[in-house]
Amino acid sequence: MFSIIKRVLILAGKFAGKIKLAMGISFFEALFNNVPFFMIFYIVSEILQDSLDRADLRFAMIMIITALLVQVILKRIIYSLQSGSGFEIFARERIAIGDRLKRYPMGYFSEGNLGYISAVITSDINFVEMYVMNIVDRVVIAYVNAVIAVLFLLYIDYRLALISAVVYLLANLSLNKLFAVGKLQGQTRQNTQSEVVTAVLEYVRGMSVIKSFNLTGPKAKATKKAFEKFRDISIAMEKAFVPLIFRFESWFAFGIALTVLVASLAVKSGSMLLPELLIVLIFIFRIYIPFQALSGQSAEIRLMEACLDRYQKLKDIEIIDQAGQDKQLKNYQIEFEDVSFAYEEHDVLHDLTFQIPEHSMTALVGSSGSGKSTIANLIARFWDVEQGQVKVGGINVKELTCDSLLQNISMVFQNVYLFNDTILNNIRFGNPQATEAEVIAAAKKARCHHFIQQLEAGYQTVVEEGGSSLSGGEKQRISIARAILKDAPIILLDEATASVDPENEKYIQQAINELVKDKTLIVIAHRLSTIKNADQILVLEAGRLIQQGKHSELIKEAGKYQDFWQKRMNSKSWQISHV
Ligand SMILES: Nc1ncnc2c1ncn2[C@@H]1O[C@H](COP(=O)(O)OP(=O)(O)OP(=O)(O)O)[C@@H](O)[C@H]1O
Repeated sequence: MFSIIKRVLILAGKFAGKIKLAMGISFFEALFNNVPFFMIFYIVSEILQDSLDRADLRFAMIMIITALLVQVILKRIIYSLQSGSGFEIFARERIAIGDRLKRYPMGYFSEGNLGYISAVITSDINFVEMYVMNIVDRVVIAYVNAVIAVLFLLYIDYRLALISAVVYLLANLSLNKLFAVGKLQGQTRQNTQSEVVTAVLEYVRGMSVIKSFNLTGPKAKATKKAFEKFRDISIAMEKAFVPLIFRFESWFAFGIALTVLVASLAVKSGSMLLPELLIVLIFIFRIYIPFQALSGQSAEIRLMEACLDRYQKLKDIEIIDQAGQDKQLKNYQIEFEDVSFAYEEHDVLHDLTFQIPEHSMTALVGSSGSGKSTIANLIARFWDVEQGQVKVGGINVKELTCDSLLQNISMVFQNVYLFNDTILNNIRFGNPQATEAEVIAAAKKARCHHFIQQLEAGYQTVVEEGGSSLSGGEKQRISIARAILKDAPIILLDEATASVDPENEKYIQQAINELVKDKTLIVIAHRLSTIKNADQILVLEAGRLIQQGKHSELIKEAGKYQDFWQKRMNSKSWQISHV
């Protein structure tokens, strides 16, 4: 039970002091909350002793009103300390986890994890943020009231105090059991919720494929199945709790019955006064309420524990550049030394050794799946190699932080992702400090200024998430404008294979020419002109480097490159002859 408070305090960091202060004030608030009952006890005692006078009534009234006023003030202070801290803590946590995610290996972002990541950052954290302070408050109040109740009963009769202490002890054990079971069930429920998010994300993102292949039925079925599983687990979870909650509640019923019995016998035997019995009767029906209410909160507490566990699990993923340092690169030469690499069990690259001199253009050529994109991913350290070294500027990329490496690299890939923001901000993503004039200058170089101006709100036009409101060619030019603005010395470029209209292709080519001036350029090349102009060509086959050189040299060697070139020339003349 207290573990939740402990975890919140650890999570709170510098706000822990405020939360502890709020808990301390809650203690006094709970004390003042009991003042009216002590006053009733006082008045009834006075009546039965026939000594009640105006002064007693005035005293009781003043005490009750003062206690209420103090309670209101304390509640306000507690609320402002807690709610302020709660929102601050989770705003900070969201920013922190966003920063950490950037430094996780790309393999972590596999499809299966996307639903998990989304569910943790949205629903799990939201849930904790909404309820955590309220729950901390309830737990503190419940336990403070328990102590007050035992002390008060001790004042009246030690036997009643003993009964109440035993009831609290047994109820606490039941509650712990409830939480232990709840934590497990809560984890299953939240994991199933991640599966639901994954299914929904897949369904929505694949909508165009689903529609075009008329697959609405099977995919909708998978999503429905995920929803049904979530429903079943939620129901099963509630069912598992019914007997546990019943046991928890029974201790209080048992405690009340025993207290009434013992108190009545005590009055009969003369060891307790009648006013004391009366007050015990009034009191006994309310002392257990705050503690009993914890079973009502148990659903939230157990889910919260599960949410915090899942969040911790997300935070505990080892970041890729843990041992990296912020270093300034002195040059931009890239080297692969005996590099072998596998995605999990799947071997992809084998003993690759090559150099890419700075300010040169290297074309990666090879059939689909030969490992071209993987080479680009390793240069950007999206994954780490298990064998060999990837060096940039003479430094092993493992010695660099992702930030200090990636500030030197721009990537222009085929699958351009645009954020649901203005075009201006989408381009500015390349350099957040850039002025509007600099953004426009970059857009002009990337040959997108003209079409942006034609849009209704120009640079302020909001792009739909993913950029679906723009054509493929337009998105690609915007991504080139981003890269121009970033002005990184190393460019990783994946030339488009998808056919764009000749006009768009011309503009994209012009934009790329602006981007790559004086840069170290690694291009996954598809256009024959790019390949021909490259300073060096690396020919890959099944993850091995089988040829290396300039076009003029390779074209003379019998081998893969010559075949490839011949085939591409034939298909080009074939295309031209059929236009
Ligand atoms: N994230 C990944 N997880 C597991 N396997 C992967 C991953 N990315 C690529 N692969 C596999 O690694 C191999 C090399 O892929 P890569 O994308 O590097 O090839 P490529 O030469 O760029 O292909 P293409 O020209 O089709 O883009 C392929 O067999 C591919 O299936």
